[in-house]
Amino acid sequence: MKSFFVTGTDTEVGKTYFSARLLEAYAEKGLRVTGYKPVSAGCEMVDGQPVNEDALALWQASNTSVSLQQVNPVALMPPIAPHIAAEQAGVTISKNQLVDGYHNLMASRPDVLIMEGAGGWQLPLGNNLWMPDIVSALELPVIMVVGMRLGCLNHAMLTAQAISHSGLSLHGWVANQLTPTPMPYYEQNLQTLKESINAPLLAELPYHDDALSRSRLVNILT
Ligand SMILES: Nc1ncnc2c1ncn2[C@@H]1O[C@H](COP(=O)(O)OP(=O)(O)OP(=O)(O)O)[C@@H](O)[C@H]1O
Ligand SMILES: C[C@H](N)[C@H](N)CCCCCC(=O)O
Ligand SMILES: [Mg+2]
Repeated sequence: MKSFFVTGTDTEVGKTYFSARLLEAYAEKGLRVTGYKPVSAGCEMVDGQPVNEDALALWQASNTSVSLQQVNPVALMPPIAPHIAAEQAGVTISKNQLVDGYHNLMASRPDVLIMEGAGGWQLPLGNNLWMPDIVSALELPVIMVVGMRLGCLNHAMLTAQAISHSGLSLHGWVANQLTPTPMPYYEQNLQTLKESINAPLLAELPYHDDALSRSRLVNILT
């Protein structure tokens, strides 16, 4: 049984894209997999239920018998910083609730559980609670998705440092291409990251090349 927390260098860098591809890859290998998006912001009402795109993608990539609500216990409507959305909705997010949400999913006996954060690493959840507090409570190893665009060097190094300062382990990182054409000097940027981040590069995710991504991803957690 393996669980990982997936963080990223920012919002919109491919955490969900990577997490869903990873779950699919392990499901194809015959493993029981589930995603967990403890807190989402940005939902549509479907049949009276708030539905978040990330949660839906992770739920669809899961193959254990879990509900969308179990995959995403805190679903906030506006696509804004979650602690602000929570305050607007009169919702208090607690550590116990999110830790319990994790154990709730573990009851479905997944071989692999992928928990996705929201935004970047240092995400406030309100009342002096932060997403890293949940990751620490669960003692999860972390995978960092680096969105390969200008500015990612600083973001990646700060994120890796913050993970390490939290006493958590950076299992590895993924270079994700966000555009059809790689960023200028992609290889040089990748090299700089390899030399600066004290954890292995697990995969290079091309832009929209799902089949290739899957075959490359299959062994990254072994
Ligand atoms: N390798 C890729 N190829 C094609 N499209 C991608 C790739 N990575 C990400 N995208 C697209 O970029 C957008 C942002 O990706 P994604 O939603 O995975 O980001 P995120 O880090 O999970 O953001 P959030 O902080 O909102 O959770 C999405 O539309 C996604 O489909
Ligand atoms: C709405 C968005 N897509 C994410 N779900 C939430 C991103 C929160 C970012 C908070 C911040 O660091 O400023
Ligand atoms: Mg996401």
